[in-house]
Amino acid sequence: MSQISDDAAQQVELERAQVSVIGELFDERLAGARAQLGRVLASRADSAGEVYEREVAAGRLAGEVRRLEGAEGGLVFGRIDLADGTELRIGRLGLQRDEDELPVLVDWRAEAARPFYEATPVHPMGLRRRRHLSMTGRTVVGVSDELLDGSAPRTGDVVGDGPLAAALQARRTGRMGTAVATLQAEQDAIVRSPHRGVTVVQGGPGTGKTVVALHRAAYVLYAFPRAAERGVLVLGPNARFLDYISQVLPSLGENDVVLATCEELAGVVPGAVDGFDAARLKGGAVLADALAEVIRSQQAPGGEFTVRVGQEWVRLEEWEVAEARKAAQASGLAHNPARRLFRESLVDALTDALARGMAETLERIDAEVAQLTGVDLDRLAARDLRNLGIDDAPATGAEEFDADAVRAALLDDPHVDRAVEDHWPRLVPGDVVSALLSDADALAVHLPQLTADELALVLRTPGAPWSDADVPLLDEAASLVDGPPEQVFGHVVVDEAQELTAMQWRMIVRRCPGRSMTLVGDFAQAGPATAARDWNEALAPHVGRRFDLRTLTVSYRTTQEILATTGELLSRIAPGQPPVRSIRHGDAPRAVATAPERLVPDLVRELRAQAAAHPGELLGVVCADGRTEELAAAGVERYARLVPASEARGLEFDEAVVVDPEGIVAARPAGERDLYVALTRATKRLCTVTVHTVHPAGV
Ligand SMILES: Nc1ncnc2c1ncn2[C@@H]1O[C@H](COP(=O)(O)OP(=O)(O)OP(=O)(O)O)[C@@H](O)[C@H]1O
Repeated sequence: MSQISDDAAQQVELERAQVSVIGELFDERLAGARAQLGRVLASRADSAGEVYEREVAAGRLAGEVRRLEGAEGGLVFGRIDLADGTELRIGRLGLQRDEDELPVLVDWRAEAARPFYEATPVHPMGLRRRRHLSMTGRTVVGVSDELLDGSAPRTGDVVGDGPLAAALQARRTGRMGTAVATLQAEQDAIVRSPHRGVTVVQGGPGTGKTVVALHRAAYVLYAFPRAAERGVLVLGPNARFLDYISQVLPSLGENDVVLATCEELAGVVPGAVDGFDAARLKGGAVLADALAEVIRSQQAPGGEFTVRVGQEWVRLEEWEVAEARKAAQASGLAHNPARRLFRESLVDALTDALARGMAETLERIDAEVAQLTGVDLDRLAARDLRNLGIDDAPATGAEEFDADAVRAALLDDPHVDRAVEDHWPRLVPGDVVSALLSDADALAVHLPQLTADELALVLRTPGAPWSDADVPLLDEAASLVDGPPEQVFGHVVVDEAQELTAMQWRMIVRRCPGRSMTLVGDFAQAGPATAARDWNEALAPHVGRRFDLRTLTVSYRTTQEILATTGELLSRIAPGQPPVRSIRHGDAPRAVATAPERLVPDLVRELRAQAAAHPGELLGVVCADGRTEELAAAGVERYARLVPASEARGLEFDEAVVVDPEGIVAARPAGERDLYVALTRATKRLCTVTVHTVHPAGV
């Protein structure tokens, strides 16, 4: 016993010495990067070009400083010993003194680190031993080894509980932490997958989908430089969720990932929330077709084109306008940029018409002069020019017409622009959406698939604030009117991806031209706006079946006891979906019954008791959306995070108290799925508070 602890203490000392060497090198690098940044910022820049160059260099160095600072906590967390005696230490970034030497620290994303995550006794991948280091700040406080090659423990091996158990037992803080030291083999295989296209990760609650998605983002930045250059976007369902995951990537040294909701991506702040049915209808892809039709109906729908040029009116025939429309539409450009082509084609046609008109006028004048004077002006002019030695002189007035100058003048002519506006108006995305949603006739024409009741649901009061379900429509209209979004990404990670409507998928895919995406979610947890039933249905319009589907099977959050109580519910909301297995055990879920008028005091008493019994733990209260105000007013937030069921996806607490499960089910369509989400948020304990009206005896 004492031999083992002596061994452990000795190994801790040994690791401390090594880690302090790594720490010194890290400090050198960080100090070097800071000093270089300081020098660049203080350097002189005289010309605009030099200022620009200085800014670029400073931006790059500031990014490097942030990257190093981010990786400082928990810099080293593991070590692998190969069968040939080579030892490698694994950490949040790579450090090497000399190119010819082995790295002092191997970046967890490097290929050399793969066995740290994926080696098993069956496939040891050349390892004899895997070691996890427990750290307090920069000090090693414990080591724990796994022997992988079947050899017996030797002096110096400290075989014990793995770090996963410790990570899972740790109290929740309300912010997700990194799992870089404890990624499990099935998770790591997805994080490190060489597949650059679309990877879909499904799995029940707590199986680490978010963990995988975020570590995948960090891996993409490391391993796929071309995607990294264009940036990585992580999309989440709401601000509360983004806040929950916000620390993970910075703690992996990655600060340049954009975290956003769909609303933030579109740059629209909605001022209203649609009813569930309206939101579901507005999420349908038919809306995209309807918007495209509304815009097309504004593109030279017919009629001739007349414009005043100087003192004259010039007219183009209907077919000439139709040709210009065809050319503009065939360009594939969005409406406003295509308007330029339309105008240019019309200006070409106008220039031709003017040239023809001028030639006709000159011919008429010549003929009139010849008739009056008997002199043929053309022949006279030609003879004069021959006398001057110029033989191939222009013979007619039309050839003196300066088409380029006329064309340029017409392109600048406000009369022409005004006339073009009547045929191909400049559009504003919001007006296009209004033109469809605020006009009952337009809705009926462009959405013939919808019933009268459905049309009434999506009809919008003119001037009303935009709703959350309008956001993807505004984004769609913007892309049809002005062209693709300016900011696109090399890789897009979508968490809780089951929540997306067809219109939201369109806005996301639009921002990822390379179709390199990691999509994670669970259709058993889908909310009321989701119309797709599975990944094929959701993704077919964008990538067909070209996606790599992975399934996670082990829950690291929800205890076996809690999962057992949700089995029946799961079989109702997702028939055929196998329940996940949990590696955690905890207390059996408790149920508290109360009457409506007793709910608040009983809940507060329960929370107070739990807070006292488990100090420092994170309590979460999940309730139907309509109840949050009442519970907040009762002071529930003194003891717990208060979360409406619609925003609970992805979150986690040590203990979850689910208030009025029946109320949650009744509050929204697909309410049973909201309840399933609520019941699977706890890492340790679950308490349900049921509310029953007690009828007087005999009633
Ligand atoms: N390899 C791991 N090491 C340590 N903790 C882990 C690991 N994998 C998952 N966890 C923890 O398990 C919990 C659940 O993980 P996560 O939130 O990623 O699951 P999820 O599948 O996204 O859940 P949900 O379906 O509810 O959104 C988190 O606390 C996470 O930190």
